[in-house]
Amino acid sequence: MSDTPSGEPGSTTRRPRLTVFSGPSGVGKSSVLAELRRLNPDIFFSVSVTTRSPRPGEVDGVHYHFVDPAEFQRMALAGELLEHAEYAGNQYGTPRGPVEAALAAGRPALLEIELQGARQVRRAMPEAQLVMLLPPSWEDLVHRLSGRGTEEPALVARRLAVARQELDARDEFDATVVNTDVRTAAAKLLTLVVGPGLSTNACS
Ligand SMILES: Nc1nc2c(ncn2[C@@H]2O[C@H](COP(=O)(O)OP(=O)(O)O)[C@@H](O)[C@H]2O)c(=O)[nH]1
Ligand SMILES: Nc1ncnc2c1ncn2[C@@H]1O[C@H](COP(=O)(O)OP(=O)(O)O)[C@@H](O)[C@H]1O
Repeated sequence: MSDTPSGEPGSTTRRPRLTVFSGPSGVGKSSVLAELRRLNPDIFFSVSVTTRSPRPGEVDGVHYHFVDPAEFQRMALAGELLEHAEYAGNQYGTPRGPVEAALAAGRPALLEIELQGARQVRRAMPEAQLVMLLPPSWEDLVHRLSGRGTEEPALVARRLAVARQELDARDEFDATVVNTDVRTAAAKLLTLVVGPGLSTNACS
């Protein structure tokens, strides 16, 4: 049996790869993805819908599609979301159509989503690869999240509580990348997104 990333025995054509990129709030996902975008503009980056309020500098349709809870619920019920989850009091979801169109057009696609969503994608699309971004240490994570200054202290605490659960689930992921340095982490992620098939925890 040939070793095919698509998981289809005997298949010779490589299907474009869907990568789920997760990690605790403040670990540096946005920073690493900005660098990845610079390294490879061909990758399709999904833009999620969320009921969270925009942060200063966030642009509707670029960082997120910002919607109200009624519109979010409509999209979920209509089957327009590939996955969706609640995180720290807000709803987040991946619009299905653009991801399917990118994969059909042969582009590797990347979803930056949290753990519950990652699990939903794994169930719906077992061929997807799951990558988790890790902090060098717990102290680094606390420092980065607090230092970003985008959340009130109570919300930082809430995100750190969720972060513990997310880090505890790292073994569910196909690979982990430690974000000590943004450029190094982005280069490792690039090989996972566009490179050959991987084995378990290849980039720890
Ligand atoms: N399930 C799911 N999670 C998402 C989606 N979009 C973003 N997230 C996750 O929601 C969490 C909160 O995102 P955000 O409010 O932007 O905060 P940040 O990650 O701290 O910058 C992060 O873990 C994101 O990865 C989505 O479409 N679906
Ligand atoms: N490798 C790194 N070293 C030091 N600080 C970092 C690193 N990566 C990201 N940061 C900083 O940590 C904070 C959180 O990063 P961000 O990309 O917003 O995380 P996330 O998207 O995972 O919530 C930001 O202030 C960012 O500048």
